[in-house]
Amino acid sequence: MPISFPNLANQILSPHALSRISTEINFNHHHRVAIFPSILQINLRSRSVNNHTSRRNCNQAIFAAATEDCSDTLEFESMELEKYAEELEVAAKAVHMACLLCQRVQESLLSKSSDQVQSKDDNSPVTVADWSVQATVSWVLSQAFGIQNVSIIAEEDVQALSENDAFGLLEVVTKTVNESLSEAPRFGLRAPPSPLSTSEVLEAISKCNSTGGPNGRFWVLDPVDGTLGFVRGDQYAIALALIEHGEPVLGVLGCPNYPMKKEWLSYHNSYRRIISRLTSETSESWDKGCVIYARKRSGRAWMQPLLHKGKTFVWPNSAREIKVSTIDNPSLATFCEPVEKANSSHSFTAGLAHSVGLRNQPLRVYSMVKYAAIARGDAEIFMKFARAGYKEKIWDHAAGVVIIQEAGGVVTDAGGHPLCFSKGMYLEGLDRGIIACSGATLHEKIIGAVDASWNSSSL
Ligand SMILES: Nc1ncnc2c1ncn2[C@@H]1O[C@H](COP(=O)(O)OS(=O)(=O)O)[C@@H](OP(=O)(O)O)[C@H]1O
Ligand SMILES: [Mg+2]
Ligand SMILES: [Mg+2]
Ligand SMILES: [Mg+2]
Repeated sequence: MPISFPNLANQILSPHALSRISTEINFNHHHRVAIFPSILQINLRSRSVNNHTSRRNCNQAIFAAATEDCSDTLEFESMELEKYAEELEVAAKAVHMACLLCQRVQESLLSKSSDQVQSKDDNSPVTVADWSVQATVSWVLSQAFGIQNVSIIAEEDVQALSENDAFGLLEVVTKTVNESLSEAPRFGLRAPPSPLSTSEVLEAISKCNSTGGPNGRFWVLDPVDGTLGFVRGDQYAIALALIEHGEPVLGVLGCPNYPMKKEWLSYHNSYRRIISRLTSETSESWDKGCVIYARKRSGRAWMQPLLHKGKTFVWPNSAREIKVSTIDNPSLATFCEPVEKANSSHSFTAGLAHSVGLRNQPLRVYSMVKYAAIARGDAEIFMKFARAGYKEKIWDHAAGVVIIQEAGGVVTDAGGHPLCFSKGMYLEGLDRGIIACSGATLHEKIIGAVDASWNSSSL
């Protein structure tokens, strides 16, 4: 005979608590009862408890058990809230330090023609900033969590830096790393007791030699994403994510040149001109730079403006929540894509845009700043269709994916499947390209349009 239990029904019970309560409870007088989670009723299975006193005892016992369960649940939920809290704080601080480092290097790079830009085997650029950020973030993570507990997969290696004729470059990197680490106390982090030597810097860079995979926990770092944008004085990002059991659980994106006025995002390749025009013609200040971060399953994403000179960082005081755009009408939506045609087919996305009814000009921006733009609500769609044979790397996407999802957006491959971060350094099995949207309506339309136009494309 089921007895309704209004007291419990008034409790805020999570599915977790309900499923735990629904497991049978044994009472010391051996009467077995069960609470059915969907209807919150107590089913007294033994006829012998039908007398009033026993039933009352039984109810009290169940109530006590359920109350205990509720407080367990609250504890569980607050544990979930606490989960990765320390990792997120250290990661956001490390990325923030890296942003300031990159701003200094970019300034010096642009002010004098220097040899700080090198070419890698695939002809892509790498700079003092790429190596210095990798060393700095690696050192900060190892310092915070213990070198033996930290596993990192990152883009750069030490090969070019270790060659005999690269000693001058290594010295510049070491100086840049030490300058950045000396700022650690501003962020409430520990600085090294004495400046790192060149070999300690090489060690910190080459410590990032994890191969990723489905097991355990590892960090994923792109020290400078959009290096081309960086050397051109344009947009770039520092991207750090933590992956556990193959799933990104937190993401941090440093965007040192992200303009607080979103209209200025589209002035790609002409920041220097804007800055000089602003400073000479208007009183408007060039307000830029932020760190964006999110923790998986928190349903929230946050943005902090970059720290001003001389200020101390207070976590997480200055952060404000960000959300994706609410626009779901394609004719009002803006899509972003890579600047370089070589990195994504502009003609294919132009065809897609036309067939879906997108009217705005594409926003071509270097780096994962495209993910940041969707998460902040400054654009609605990001598409990337690399040439056949190119394999996307996990560090180019992990942080951005967590951030967009927690800000309310959707990210999948062009087949509508989630990106797979558990197969090593590449996004294995990626179907054609990457589609990130502010919401499901736009996402479904784009996915449908890809299918319709894929076979007639030359990709
Ligand atoms: N051929 C090819 N196709 C596709 N993608 C490539 C290709 N080559 C490189 N990469 C990766 O693209 C990263 C930069 O992507 P972006 O979206 O910023 O492209 S763009 O610079 O705006 O054109 C860039 O990241 P960084 O090296 O960190 O800058 C690369 O990992
Ligand atoms: Mg990259
Ligand atoms: Mg990079
Ligand atoms: Mg690179």
